[in-house]
Amino acid sequence: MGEIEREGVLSREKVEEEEEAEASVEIWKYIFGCVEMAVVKCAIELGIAEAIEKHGRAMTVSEISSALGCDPGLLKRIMRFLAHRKIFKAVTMGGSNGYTQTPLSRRLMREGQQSMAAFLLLESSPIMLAPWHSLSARVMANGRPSFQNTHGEDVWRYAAANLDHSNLINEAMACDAKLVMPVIIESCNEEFRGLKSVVDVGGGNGTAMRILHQALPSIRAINFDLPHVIAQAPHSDGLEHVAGDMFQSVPKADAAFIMKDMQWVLHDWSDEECIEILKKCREAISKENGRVMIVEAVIEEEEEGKPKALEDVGLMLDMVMMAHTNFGKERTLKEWEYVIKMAGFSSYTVKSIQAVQSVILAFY
Ligand SMILES: C[S@@+](CC[C@H](N)C(=O)[O-])C[C@H]1O[C@@H](n2cnc3c(N)ncnc32)[C@H](O)[C@@H]1O
Repeated sequence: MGEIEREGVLSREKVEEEEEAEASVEIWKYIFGCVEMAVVKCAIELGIAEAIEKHGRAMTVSEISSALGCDPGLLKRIMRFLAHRKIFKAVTMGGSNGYTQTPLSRRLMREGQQSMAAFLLLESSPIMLAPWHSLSARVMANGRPSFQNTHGEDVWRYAAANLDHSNLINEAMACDAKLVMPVIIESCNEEFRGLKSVVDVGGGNGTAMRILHQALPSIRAINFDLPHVIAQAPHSDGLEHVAGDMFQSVPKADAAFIMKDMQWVLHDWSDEECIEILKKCREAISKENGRVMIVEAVIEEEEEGKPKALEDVGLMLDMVMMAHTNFGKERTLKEWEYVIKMAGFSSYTVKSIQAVQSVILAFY
């Protein structure tokens, strides 16, 4: 063996050794993958973030445990774990340890503009966790959809018959709507200009349209969803709720703001179903300046200004769609182009925004 060849073998061996060492640590992340979700859920249910927020400054474990009625020994271990994950911040207070809020822990509060608590409670609910157990069976050729297989019907029919779960879905979706809508309104100023009416197709409890109407009151905002969702949707001045089925027809408007209005709606469905929904949206908008605004993830696409970590969220969402919907999926730009063209739209544009989703505008 020559000198160069020997050096090549040695460096390959070194790389392999490093990869082995890394794998022996990485594997634990997957073995105990559910621990983070479970402990964060525990923190939300206990109301730890609310207690610290109400206190207004750092709290010791014994202060938190007496405020919440917890066992101090167990709470101390929970707080140590959460601080290690940088969810709360550990600080020294005189002789003892205390904890303060962080931007992440504030997202665990049930109320507030940035709350993601309902989303986490939805995803960690026994109803949403159960289908994951049959993911491998789903992936087999002719495998049955996991959610339907587990609960006997698809997620929307299940929600119609279980209103507590339906409300949890609506609250979870509203968390994201509250974060994304202001970003969309700011980034898509031009796109909203001149619109008189916008319909949010599959708009849940109307959070997106309420925010749109508050920001742009000249736009008539219509929230459209299934009857059981509309029946529970809160009243808000200037917001119209309409009940129906998007596979039958969509209320007429200048734009089917499939933004948040289609936001995270199309990914629930197969290509054929998406084409059907988009055709109904196209029928609902005006021929002159009509557009459908689709707010969804575009996967496998490097988008300027979009943090890499959000791409990973898009891929996780794709797995969630596999577990929770019958034929839903996240789509690449090519896949989006296919459904948009097949639904008869003349052209489309894509705008990257600071969110998991991008804004796709499909023109009549
Ligand atoms: C993932 S949620 C998105 C909610 C909302 N767009 C948001 O992003 O906050 C999907 C919504 O589609 C609604 N939906 C499902 N099937 C529907 C149908 N056939 N017609 C109208 N809405 C439907 C569901 O009730 C649900 O509110």
